[in-house]
Amino acid sequence: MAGKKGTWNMNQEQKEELLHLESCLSLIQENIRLYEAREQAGRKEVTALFQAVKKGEGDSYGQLTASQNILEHTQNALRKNRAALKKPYFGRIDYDDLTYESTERLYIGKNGITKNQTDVVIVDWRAPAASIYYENELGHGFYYVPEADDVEIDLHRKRTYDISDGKLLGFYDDDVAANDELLVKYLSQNKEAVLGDIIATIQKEQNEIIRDIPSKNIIVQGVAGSGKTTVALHRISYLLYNYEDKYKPAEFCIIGGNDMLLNYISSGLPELDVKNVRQMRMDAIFPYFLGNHFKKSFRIVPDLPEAPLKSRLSFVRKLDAFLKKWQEDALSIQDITDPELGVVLSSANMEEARFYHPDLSLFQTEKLFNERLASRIRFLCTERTPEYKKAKLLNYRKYFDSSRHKWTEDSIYLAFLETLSGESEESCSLFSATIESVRKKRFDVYDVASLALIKKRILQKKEMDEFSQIIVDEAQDFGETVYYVLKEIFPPCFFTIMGDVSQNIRYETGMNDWESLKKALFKEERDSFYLLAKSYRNTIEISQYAGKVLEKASQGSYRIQPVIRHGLPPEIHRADTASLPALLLETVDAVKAKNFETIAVVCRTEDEAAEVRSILDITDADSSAFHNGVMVLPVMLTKGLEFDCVILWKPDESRYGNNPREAKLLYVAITRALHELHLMLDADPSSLLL
Ligand SMILES: Nc1ncnc2c1ncn2[C@@H]1O[C@H](COP(=O)(O)OP(=O)(O)OP(=O)(O)O)[C@@H](O)[C@H]1O
Repeated sequence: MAGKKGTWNMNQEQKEELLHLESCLSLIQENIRLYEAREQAGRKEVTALFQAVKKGEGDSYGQLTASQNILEHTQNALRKNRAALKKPYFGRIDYDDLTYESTERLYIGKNGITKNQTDVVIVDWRAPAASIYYENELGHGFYYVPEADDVEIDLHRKRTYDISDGKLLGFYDDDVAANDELLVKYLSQNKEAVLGDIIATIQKEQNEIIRDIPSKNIIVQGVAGSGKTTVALHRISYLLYNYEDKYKPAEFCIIGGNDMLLNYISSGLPELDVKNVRQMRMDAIFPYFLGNHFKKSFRIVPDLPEAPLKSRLSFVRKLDAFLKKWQEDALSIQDITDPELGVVLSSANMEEARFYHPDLSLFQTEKLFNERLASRIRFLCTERTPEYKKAKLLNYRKYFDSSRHKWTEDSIYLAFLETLSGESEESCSLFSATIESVRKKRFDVYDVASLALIKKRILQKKEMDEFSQIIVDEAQDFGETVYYVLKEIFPPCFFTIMGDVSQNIRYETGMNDWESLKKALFKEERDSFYLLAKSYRNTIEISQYAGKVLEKASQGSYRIQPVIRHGLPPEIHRADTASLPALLLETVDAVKAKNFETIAVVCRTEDEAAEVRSILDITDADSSAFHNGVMVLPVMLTKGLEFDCVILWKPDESRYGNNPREAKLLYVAITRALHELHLMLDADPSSLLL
């Protein structure tokens, strides 16, 4: 029998495993030689064909495209084999396939490896059968195959390997994939080392989200460090691998709150074999939908004072009702009667068109009505002369034509805001800042979302169907309005929404619970809500420190369950105000000496961050790129990021008061730290920390 959890198997099996690893490595080396030779030949061929195309020879363009495709394929295979050389696989499953009546032993790796280009020797982690490794327990079970029937199996063994630099360090048989020992080993490494290895330790509850079907909406509430971003990236990789015929990478769009987060996320994608996925900030996706004419003349501003009201469902629903009424008034559905031809288009005909196309904008509906009108006129003029028919068609050509009003999104929005203001004296003053700002073409994210809805309902001429999957990270930082609008403006799209209400840094506008989103927007039977409670990022000591703050941030509604990994307790460095900069320099030097790859000094505001940058003589203030070394950031910009070591600058009562709003900010700051947390103080720490 193979060794129990955590024991190193010093027996025949070990020898067999060593031999197997050797044979895999030599196959990979052979593959690399083969693909290198092919790549060289392919490059020569492409260069020659390129010259031929320039000279305009024969069918060289078609040949060039075909050769470029083959070259790309070869380069891909070469990259995968090279990557597999250090760690060809991380898991193995032995099972009887009861559906196809066979016995299988599959080695699972980050990259699928084949022999003679056809025989699978190592199975890609995204392949359907690999889900057995992550999800099934020993014994009878099933695994899911996209768009096919489940396969019935009897699982005998699940084995996890610890392989580094092509050397087998150990293997463990366990019912649970990637037992805690291996997980903790990975988590104890520095940030960079961890990224590439996660597929070996993906947990069951994470795997369920990664492999859930694409034709549904998913909301994930996960505590800080529970792997939401990680799961989102793996899900994209999984869906593109398994639904290759259905989705192209450019149909995926990742939405985040700021460029730093998007930059951080996108840096992880190539590692997972994903290229060309789109990314946009939340406040950029609506202007993108609104189009170029809009982008030229507007400015996005931070949330205006009325943002809390505008972020709520009640506001966007009122806007939608207003727009429906606007449509109805503009269309005025009544029989259209011609003095000579009689009824040319009946109200019933128009009602029917509206019934079957409820999502068309006013302009699209008018186009449809005009087309129906024209075809009815052609029919009614069958017996008439061509000139008569032509004259009638011309007469009714633009019967429905609201474009003559020259409405714009902002003019309609102003009309709506003014209607709201008319509702009561109170609401007039409630929206005055927004009205003033909109007149100057300055919009916050909720205004641009509203404008996008207006375009969708009234002014849109062509559907926008370029996205099929939208993935929102740090989703709690935005209110329901943006989700309502996103769903309406990209109707064929499915959403994966990742967030943590305890980290809502925009307390008044963002999401402090998921109820309305779950109940009102993503309420289809197949939509799912997942919870991730385990945190993989922080040491126990840091998690417990964060836990105290969390209690105050969200009454402990979603508690953290840390993976057992110990580190140093958070350390307080205290000095008087004049001496604190010197103490900071000393602390930074001390943590740098520990060879941490990423260190962040986290400040309450951007102004303080600028101050600290000058203390540390750091000049890359406006760079939105996440990088190794020391970064100084205001807490708002640290959302979604993580660092080996975090140094908190002055987390005292004046900066983080004892209220849920500031508790959430402090919770975010603390939970950015993987291994060490330091606090620099010239006063007593915030009571949130006591
Ligand atoms: N199954 C896993 N095995 C190993 N490491 C993991 C696993 N899941 C997550 N991690 C690691 O835990 C850390 C946190 O993951 P991630 O940033 O995805 O969490 P998050 O939920 O998005 O966090 P936050 O909400 O705080 O931004 C990362 O270093 C990630 O690599």
